[in-house]
Amino acid sequence: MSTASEIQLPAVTSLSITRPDDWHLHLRDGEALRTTVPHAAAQFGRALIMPNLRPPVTTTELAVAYRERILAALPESAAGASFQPLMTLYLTDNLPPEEIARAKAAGVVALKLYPAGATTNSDAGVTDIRKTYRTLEAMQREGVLLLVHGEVTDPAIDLFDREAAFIDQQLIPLRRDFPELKIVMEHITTKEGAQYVAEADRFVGATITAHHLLFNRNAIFTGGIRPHYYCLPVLKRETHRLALVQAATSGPGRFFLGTDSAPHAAHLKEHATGCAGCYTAHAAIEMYAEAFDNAGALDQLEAFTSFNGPDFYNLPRNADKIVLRRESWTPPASFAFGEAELKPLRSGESLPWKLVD
Ligand SMILES: NC(=O)N[C@@H](CC(=O)O)C(=O)O
Ligand SMILES: [Zn+2]
Ligand SMILES: [Zn+2]
Repeated sequence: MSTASEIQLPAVTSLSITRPDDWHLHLRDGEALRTTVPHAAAQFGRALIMPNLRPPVTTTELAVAYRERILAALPESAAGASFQPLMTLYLTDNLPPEEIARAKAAGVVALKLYPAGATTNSDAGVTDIRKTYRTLEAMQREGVLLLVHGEVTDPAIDLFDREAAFIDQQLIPLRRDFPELKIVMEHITTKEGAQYVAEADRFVGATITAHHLLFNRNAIFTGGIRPHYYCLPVLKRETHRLALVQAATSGPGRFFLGTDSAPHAAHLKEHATGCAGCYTAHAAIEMYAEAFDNAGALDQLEAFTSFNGPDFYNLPRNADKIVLRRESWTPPASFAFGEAELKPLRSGESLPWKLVD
């Protein structure tokens, strides 16, 4: 007689889930949109578009114009017709509080806090959070979310400790001053981040990327330095990856999908001072499925990819579905990126899950 644990269940070969959304996406601008927008629209119902352009998207007018350029780059497919970019503004030391009501009326759902110098195109970011307090007050009042790149910029703090230090030094005091401001800790990478969000109240959520669920920091150094695995916050050690997998697969709650797909021209990543950012939009949902499958948690995929995000943002869940099949395929070596080349994560590698058109 066999016990339940000895019975070999047949592996799931196909999955139908509510169409997911991407709550943290970099599309860039200009010619790049011809590649990045169709990739996102093929997978997601909505995507929250990051504002770190050069110059950054700091006004409602700039956000509305950017949304128009994104919509103009949509393919003429069914997915293209229904894809919805949700816009964000880039918080600066002097973004006026009066801008918040205007932004909300135009459909802007959140502001992004980049500590100045923390990451790609963050020079115009916030130098001292206290300088933004009147604007944060307006956001709390209007129900506009604050998204944070949660790393301190103090060069004396070890790169691998900057997320935990941000929680202690910035986030805890900020939450005390604005207890009803909804905050998303973007792209959490540590067990401290996961634990903080799990223990917080309903005003705090977090996005987790596919690459932080699949890889630890060894990936950056396997067989030589691998610039396409370099992003910020940087990949951490295995104990942290396991904590993120645990958080993502925990079912209904406040952890949700945010790819942080962040394209850069290949020659600027394969460089002495290579840019931070991994491009995953070409195979995002497939990589999340792989991570959940590896954890034996495919049954929790839909909550993370398609329910927790809209629930946190107070938006309706998508009405249509997507189908994923267990079928190996290989992403191309590169995509066009204006005049340059874009090398996606896992290019030339075999992936076990495929989105069915
Ligand atoms: N994640 C990254 O490594 N890079 C992002 C910026 C960001 O999200 O911090 C980018 O815009 O390239
Ligand atoms: Zn960031
Ligand atoms: Zn990002």
